[in-house]
Amino acid sequence: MTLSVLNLPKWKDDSQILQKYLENNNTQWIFPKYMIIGLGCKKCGTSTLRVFIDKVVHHLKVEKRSYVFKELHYWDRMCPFVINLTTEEVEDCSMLKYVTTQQRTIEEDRVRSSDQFLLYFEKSPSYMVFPSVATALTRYSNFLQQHIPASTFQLKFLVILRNPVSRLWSDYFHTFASKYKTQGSTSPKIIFEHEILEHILRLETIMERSNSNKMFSSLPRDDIVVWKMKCLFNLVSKWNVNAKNHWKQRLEHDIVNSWIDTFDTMANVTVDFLAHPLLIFFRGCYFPQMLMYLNIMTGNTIIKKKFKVLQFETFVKNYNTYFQEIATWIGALRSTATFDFNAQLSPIGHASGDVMSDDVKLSLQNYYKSCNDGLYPFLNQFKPFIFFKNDTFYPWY
Ligand SMILES: Nc1ncnc2c1ncn2[C@@H]1O[C@H](COP(=O)(O)OS(=O)(=O)O)[C@@H](OP(=O)(O)O)[C@H]1O
Repeated sequence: MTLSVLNLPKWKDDSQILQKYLENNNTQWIFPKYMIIGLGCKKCGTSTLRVFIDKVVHHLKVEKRSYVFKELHYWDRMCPFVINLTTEEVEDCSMLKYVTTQQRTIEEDRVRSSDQFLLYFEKSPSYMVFPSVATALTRYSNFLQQHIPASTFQLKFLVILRNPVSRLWSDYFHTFASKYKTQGSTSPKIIFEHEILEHILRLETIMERSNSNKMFSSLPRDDIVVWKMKCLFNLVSKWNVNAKNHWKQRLEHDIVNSWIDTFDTMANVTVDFLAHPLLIFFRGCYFPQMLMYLNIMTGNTIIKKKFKVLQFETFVKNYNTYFQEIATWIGALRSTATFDFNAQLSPIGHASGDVMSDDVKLSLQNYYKSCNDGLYPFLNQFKPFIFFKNDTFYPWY
């Protein structure tokens, strides 16, 4: 997919500055050999994944040359966030500043220092949803791959995806439980379920209302977002893995544009849109997000295995099977030693405790089917490159 036809967020082009830096790299080279960025998703086990990687580097005794960061939120929060992502430039962010921020964090820690680090790992679970982050990171990935030999530096991405129904429940619990508890005697579970069913009903009826004599522009802003979601769901339902290539590409382009447009509109709903229920729902629509990243990235990046996807449920069931492959992929030395990660990363149950009722679960499953139906065949197309071991992405329901 060519970038120019996509309605992508503007990004200030600093490739010349970066190129200059790369040409004068002898004096102050600040890039590690491998930089891994965990893109998300939120409430998909990203913290466990971080701990896992930390343990891998310790186990392989490369911890002095590796740094596993806490969430830096460089690309989603530290970069000045402009409201209209598609018309204004995000001016003050760059890959150089990102690496400098990482370096400063290490210096503040004052524990470790190394001439050239082997590995940096950072995850911030919202990177995945932001079109501006996707544009920036994929653009840098394409650029750096062209300009730095793989033996000097490699930028790679890691995504973990969880059943979107459990993800949503977890997000609701973490975002609202304490807030709702203070609001009255009704239990958060009942409020959550009520809100979830209301949202689904709103989505089902929104077309009717927008087709009536009420003007689209006079709809409340929240309704415009819901209407746009509905349009996105309709586009996704037309995607078919076996369709002719030119038709599929056109549709993928429309889906990505529709995601960006919906996200933009949502970002305008409220300043605190990251904690808005609409975004909590929308985050579980992984297919458009994966399309966005994988279609902007060059095919070469994918073939060179720089973008990996884990399925949460398979990963947490048996960490040990992933040890060797992940250790090699992140750039830690190959080792024949085995290690019992299961003993260290014990299974964790739902923090929410409350179990969702069956009717809410069913409604949510249908909801997420509408936006994720293409996910499994889409990801499985890249099976030899984007999964670890012999994984296949399997449907959650
Ligand atoms: N091993 C294992 N087994 C079962 N569940 C697990 C495991 N590791 C993480 N988790 C669950 O993942 C949820 C937290 O995800 P994140 O770490 O990505 O959260 S965050 O986005 O960083 O806030 C959170 O989900 P909920 O408990 O449902 O809220 C964790 O319990």
